[in-house]
Amino acid sequence: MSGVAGDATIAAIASPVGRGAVSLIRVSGADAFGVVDKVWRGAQSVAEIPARRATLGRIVRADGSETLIDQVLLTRFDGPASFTGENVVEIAGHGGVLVTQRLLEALLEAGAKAAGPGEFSQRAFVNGKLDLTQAEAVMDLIEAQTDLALRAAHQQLDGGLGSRITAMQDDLLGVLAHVEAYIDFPDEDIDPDTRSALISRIDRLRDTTSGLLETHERGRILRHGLRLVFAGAPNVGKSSLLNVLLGYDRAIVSDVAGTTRDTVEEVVNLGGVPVRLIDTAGLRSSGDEIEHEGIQRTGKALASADLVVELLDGSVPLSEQERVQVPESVKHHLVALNKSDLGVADGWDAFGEDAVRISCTEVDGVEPLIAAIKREVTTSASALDATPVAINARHRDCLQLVSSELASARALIDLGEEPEFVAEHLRAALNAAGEVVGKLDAEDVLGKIFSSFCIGK
Ligand SMILES: Nc1nc2c(c(=O)[nH]1)N(C=O)[C@@H](CNc1ccc(C(=O)N[C@@H](CCC(=O)O)C(=O)O)cc1)CN2
Ligand SMILES: Nc1nc2c(ncn2[C@@H]2O[C@H](COP(=O)(O)OP(=O)(O)OP(=O)(O)O)[C@@H](O)[C@H]2O)c(=O)[nH]1
Ligand SMILES: [Mg+2]
Repeated sequence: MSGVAGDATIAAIASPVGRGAVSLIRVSGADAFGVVDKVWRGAQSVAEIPARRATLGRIVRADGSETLIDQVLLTRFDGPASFTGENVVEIAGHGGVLVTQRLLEALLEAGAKAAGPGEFSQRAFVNGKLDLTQAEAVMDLIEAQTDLALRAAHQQLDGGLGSRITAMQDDLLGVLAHVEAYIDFPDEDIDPDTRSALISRIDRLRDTTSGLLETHERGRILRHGLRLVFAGAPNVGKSSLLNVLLGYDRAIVSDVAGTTRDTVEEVVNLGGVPVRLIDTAGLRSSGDEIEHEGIQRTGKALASADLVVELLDGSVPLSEQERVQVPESVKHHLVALNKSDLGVADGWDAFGEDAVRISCTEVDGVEPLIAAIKREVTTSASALDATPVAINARHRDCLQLVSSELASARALIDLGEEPEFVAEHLRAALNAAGEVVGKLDAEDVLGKIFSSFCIGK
């Protein structure tokens, strides 16, 4: 995929195949109108139709046979005023799997090239219609599983992150220009006033950077879900609890201890926060090879958990139960005592209000447990209103580099080092900030990002 403006005209099915009443095919490229004209039969040619007006006509094969494929609505967008910035034609067909496939084939026969994954968005990016954070937001939007995640994606698509980075680049450029001015006059040292002014400008930039970095945790949770792990001894009811929270029988439940082997994951929406519920194999020492592997996986799930719900069987005395070793990295830990329908055995009073009593079979006490989970969850993912930004892992990597380069630049100014050395770090910081929005020439980086998109995007 080269993705350079003015390249071949590309075509792809933009709607899910076979599931809609209407399917959408997009064609983009300098010769999009000419290519589509070969298969379009209407009162006017594509170039004569008023731009952006859906027009009824027919699509036929391009092999000269005039074989009818579908009656369609066609819309023309004149570059640069289009999604990709190129000439674009959209064809809305009847939505069947075969019809849609034949429409695309006719366009390929007419000279279009099948678009690769993300190629439309990549062209929009190359033509300056979207910066990289906005292109990524398109994907976040498609994959969003809750309204809160959707809102974060829309904010990023609206340039919420891009505009902050651009402002940061402007500031950085100002500081760099200032420092570079000294390079041209080697006899002049940076005077103390200028030095302290530069330092405070750099410090402000570092504050902005760390403010953005702090939004990564929220971004990770909104994109991938907060990781909630159910852990406990075999048979305490972890899989039962998963099923109760999901509202359907996702995991196998049985009175055989050691039923769950592999971890089972499903995402639910808790107060707008996507929560990935992870059911695990019950913890005990086991000679069974497969169960042992399952328990290893439980360990891994615990290590990457945001919240652990430790499940215990409240109908069995506390002294007879193994507690879960919750790793220190886990920020939130709740205890739930299951099987309350069987009564409460000795020793559990010690937990008092710290443990929620539930019954999975009677579906009792589940609401208070959900409320307790929600309280933990919102502290992890809230504050989207205060800073409407939620950066992803790629942004975080770039910004960490910005941060460390700024720290180096500041340290060198403090030491009274030559401006050349200071400028070098500022330039590195500027490049790293540029990478966030896609001001980079490394084609491979772009290819990697856009190829994770779906075809037709
Ligand atoms: N039919 C259709 N629906 C769609 C899309 C599409 O490509 N086609 N989109 C694809 O993701 C999204 C909408 N995104 C779009 C963004 C910009 C332009 C566009 O034509 N921009 C021009 C003109 C702007 C204007 O009229 O205000 C431009 O930016 O110059 C079109 C779609 C969602 N719905
Ligand atoms: N009486 C009673 N039985 C329950 C309750 N919750 C689960 N059980 C029963 O306890 C047994 C074990 O339940 P599971 O959900 O499979 O337990 P688990 O913790 O997933 O067990 P492993 O996968 O083996 O680690 C099943 O027979 C369930 O029906 C409850 O609230 N009350
Ligand atoms: Mg289980």
